[in-house]
Amino acid sequence: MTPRPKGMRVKPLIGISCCVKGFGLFNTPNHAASDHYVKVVLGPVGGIPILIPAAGEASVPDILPRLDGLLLTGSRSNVHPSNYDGPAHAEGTPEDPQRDSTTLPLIRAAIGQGVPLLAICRGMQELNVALGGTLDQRIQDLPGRMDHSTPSDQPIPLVRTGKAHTVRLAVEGMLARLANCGEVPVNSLHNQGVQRLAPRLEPMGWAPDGTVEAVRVREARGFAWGVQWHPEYDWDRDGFSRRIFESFGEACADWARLRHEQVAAE
Ligand SMILES: N[C@@H](CCC(=O)NCCCC(=O)O)C(=O)O
Repeated sequence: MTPRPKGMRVKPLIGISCCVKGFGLFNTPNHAASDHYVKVVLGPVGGIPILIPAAGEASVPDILPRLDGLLLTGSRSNVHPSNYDGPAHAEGTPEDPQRDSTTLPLIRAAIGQGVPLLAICRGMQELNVALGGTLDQRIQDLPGRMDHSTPSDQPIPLVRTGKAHTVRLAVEGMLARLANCGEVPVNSLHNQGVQRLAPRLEPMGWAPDGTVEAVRVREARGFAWGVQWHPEYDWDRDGFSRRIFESFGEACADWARLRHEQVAAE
């Protein structure tokens, strides 16, 4: 492979985690990720999107070395409590064990190898569980806590882009630097949230009720952040959302360059 000239940006290949969802007349299981994630990779991340099927742990060693970044998506489904020794979910709570069996080992491997990752909503919950944390299953039922769930009285586009509460950002943290202030308004579409934070995670932001809203992996070899809200819904009009994806994209492009240089040297 010919080495690229120094300073040239290599377009990173970004893996997007899929859910397993039933489609069509026969509810056939399909591997799916929302178009918002594809668009955000093509847009502010500046990468090439590629969907990662929920094909289980055995697929991880084949897939990860080919990626320059990992985008862990949000989903209506929830991490199965057996992954964090939690109580069974309330009846009717959506689950996706095939996704869990892919994303949890994928996250651990990505962090181990230094592949940049950005984890959104369910993705951030997976990041916490993958590293040994636990989840609250219905924050809205806990005393003194807010309702973080999707408002049912508003049209969908509005709940996705509307701001539901503020997040206080860690002083002089990386998110505060991106926001250029200490507090940002965010959307909110989740029931679950961090209960016990994984030992390697450092909080970077909190909702007014103390819910951890943003994290980074301590001493990570590369970019490894999670946010509990959804910047993918408003990056085209919200500078802070866009800068989160641009920062992730820069880290992925650096990783891609490194990978290409290594291959060229072999
Ligand atoms: N199911 C989990 C995670 C929440 C999440 O990722 N929501 C994405 C919703 C996407 C949308 O409806 O637009 C929880 O409830 O905490």
